[in-house]
Amino acid sequence: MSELLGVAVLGAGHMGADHIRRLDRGVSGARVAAVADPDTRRAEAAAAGIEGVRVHADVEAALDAPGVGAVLVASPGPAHEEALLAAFARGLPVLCEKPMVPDPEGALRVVEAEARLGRRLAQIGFMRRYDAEYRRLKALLDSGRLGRPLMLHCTHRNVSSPPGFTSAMLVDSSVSHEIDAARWLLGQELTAVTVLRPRSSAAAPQGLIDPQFVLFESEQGALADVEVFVNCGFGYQVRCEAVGESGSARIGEDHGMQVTGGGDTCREVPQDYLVRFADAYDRQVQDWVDATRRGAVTGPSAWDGYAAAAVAEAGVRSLEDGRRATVDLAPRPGPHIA
Ligand SMILES: NC(=O)C1=CN([C@@H]2O[C@H](COP(=O)(O)OP(=O)(O)OC[C@H]3O[C@@H](n4cnc5c(N)ncnc54)[C@H](O)[C@@H]3O)[C@@H](O)[C@H]2O)C=CC1
Ligand SMILES: O=C1[C@@H](O)[C@H](O)[C@@H](O)[C@H](O)[C@H]1O
Repeated sequence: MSELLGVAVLGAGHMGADHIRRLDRGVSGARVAAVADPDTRRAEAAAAGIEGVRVHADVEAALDAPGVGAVLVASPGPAHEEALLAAFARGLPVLCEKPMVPDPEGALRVVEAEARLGRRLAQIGFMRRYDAEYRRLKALLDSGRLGRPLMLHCTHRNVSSPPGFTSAMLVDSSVSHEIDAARWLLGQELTAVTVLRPRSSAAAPQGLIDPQFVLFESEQGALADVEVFVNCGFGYQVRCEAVGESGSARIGEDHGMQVTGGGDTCREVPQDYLVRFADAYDRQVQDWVDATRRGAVTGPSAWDGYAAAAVAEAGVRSLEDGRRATVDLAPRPGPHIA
């Protein structure tokens, strides 16, 4: 396998630029063949110095650029459905950032389009599945050492939210990671959601309901709670404690260097996801490149993307009135390819 996988990257913002750098210098076996962003200056800045890359304002032009064999979608969530369907139409494997498609109807259209092809093409960017600590927790739960899982206690804090971030996005963008992690760790679907609103922080932009407290119920009766606080101001903190019938395990405490001096010991706190999950993004993209080059598709599937959207939609309903909302999950299209 000597030929590099030519990747078209759609969206050259925070994540897109980071993935472009990763594909160019962080992983092996791939090269950036094209970049599309309506803001072509952003695309050009992200692609600067990379040999042979073409920059486009238009997604279709990037997908049709010479040498493109796969697609990495890093545009905003509402643009993902069109991008995924355009990639499917060309038979191109895709790594699509979360949320796969924020609304469940659109997400289901993607699942159905892939099912019609009869083979997987999409991997969804739920990178926590590639994080070393999450993987250890998953292995521990699967080993049965903690007994049957009863509860997950999760924390998800960002220093500040980007412009335009809405109250619904705390659930369907930020908490989409916990939705996927809970489904994956428990090996169960989530069936109901309740979202409570503590008083909003004075640091939250006007009108943003931040923090929120989210409670998920699973099909076998486990509960997962999530504190999501996207303008906490003090650091990027992602924690998860699993409590089983015979033990508990906690991850997410020890990130950042411990510094001792002047009679004090303190620990640095990462300020964003690009630092906290750097290794997970690298592993996710390397796995995707490796699988694509051998003609396989692995990792979180379009069904996982759809299920996360369906759970988040129930959460957004509950956010309106604080009442428990049940998850409407469509039957999985068969044959099961996802
Ligand atoms: N896995 C993770 O931890 C993270 C994932 N994300 C996800 O990555 C995606 C992008 O987020 P950010 O980079 O933070 O946003 P951003 O706003 O920094 O960048 C988005 C870029 O996409 C461009 N764009 C808009 N419409 C487009 C279209 N139709 N086709 C191509 N490009 C288009 C914009 O001009 C902008 O340059 C989102 O889905 C977001 O949820 C974001 C942060 C972390
Ligand atoms: O995916 C991400 C962002 O889109 C989201 O806005 C943040 O809250 C998350 O921490 C980050 O991982």
